[in-house]
Amino acid sequence: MIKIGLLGCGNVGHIIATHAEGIRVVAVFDIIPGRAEELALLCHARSYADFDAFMREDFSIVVEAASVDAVRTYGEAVLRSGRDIVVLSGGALADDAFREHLIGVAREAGKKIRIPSGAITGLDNLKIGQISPPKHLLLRTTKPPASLGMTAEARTEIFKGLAHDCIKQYPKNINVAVALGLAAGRDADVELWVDPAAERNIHEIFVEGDFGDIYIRVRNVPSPDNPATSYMAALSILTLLKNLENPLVVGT
Ligand SMILES: NC(=O)C1=CN([C@@H]2O[C@H](COP(=O)(O)OP(=O)(O)OC[C@H]3O[C@@H](n4cnc5c(N)ncnc54)[C@H](O)[C@@H]3O)[C@@H](O)[C@H]2O)C=CC1
Ligand SMILES: O=C([O-])CC(=O)C(=O)O
Repeated sequence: MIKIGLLGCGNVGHIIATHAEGIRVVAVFDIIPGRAEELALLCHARSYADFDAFMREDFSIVVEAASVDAVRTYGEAVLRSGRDIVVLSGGALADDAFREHLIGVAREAGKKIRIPSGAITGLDNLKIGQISPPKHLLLRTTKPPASLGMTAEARTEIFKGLAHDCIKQYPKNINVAVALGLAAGRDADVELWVDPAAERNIHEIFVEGDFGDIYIRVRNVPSPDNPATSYMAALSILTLLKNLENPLVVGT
């Protein structure tokens, strides 16, 4: 059974630790010690408020469900310790210098940085963009005001530009745009909308290339404990972990 260390004991951390199938969460770490303690009790793991002590535990993979800052702070140490890392806050990799450095560390260590599909679908075959770059790649995200931690009277565009700029302003809301760009091999254009009439986190993906064109619309149910995060993001990590040792690999 794969043993994992969980970095981040919030909304997604709870779903992973309490729904894990075929994996064992042996240690949990959070910058807020009470959160780690509470989750450790729920999943019979050991809790840590100190990262170095957490890393001395016996697990082979770290699952990050914390923040862009957490990836920047701990990503390298995880890989150098000889563990793979699953990165949900993939927005951290929008910074070219940091991403190339982290990939270099992973290569040296012979370890992997795994970015789950998170709150969107379609990343598998968007990787064809690495061979045949898309002419057009746009993510239009619409969220209810509560998901963005703001109020709004009417549907309003609050950001239009490139993913690597959007993630700086909305690090808790648009990690998906960075994952999209990493898959397709070019920075995605982003439109971020707040809409008081929206009840779901909606991601619309528009792609055009030599292959033809794609339109995907994902209408995600917000997580009950954190409306910024779609429930699908937690399911995506659980699925990635369930398939880690499966000899049958489906999707590009
Ligand atoms: N790629 C994707 O599709 C998606 C990515 N996300 C990202 O996943 C992450 C987790 O989401 P949720 O569980 O809903 O967030 P949350 O806010 O409910 O939980 C995050 C937990 O991580 C802890 N944390 C934050 N920074 C930390 C640090 N530097 N060191 C240690 N602990 C730290 C917090 O104290 C909190 O307990 C967020 O960064 C979110 O933006 C969320 C949804 C989709
Ligand atoms: O959960 C979502 O809908 C997307 C999200 O927050 C992110 O990508 O950071």
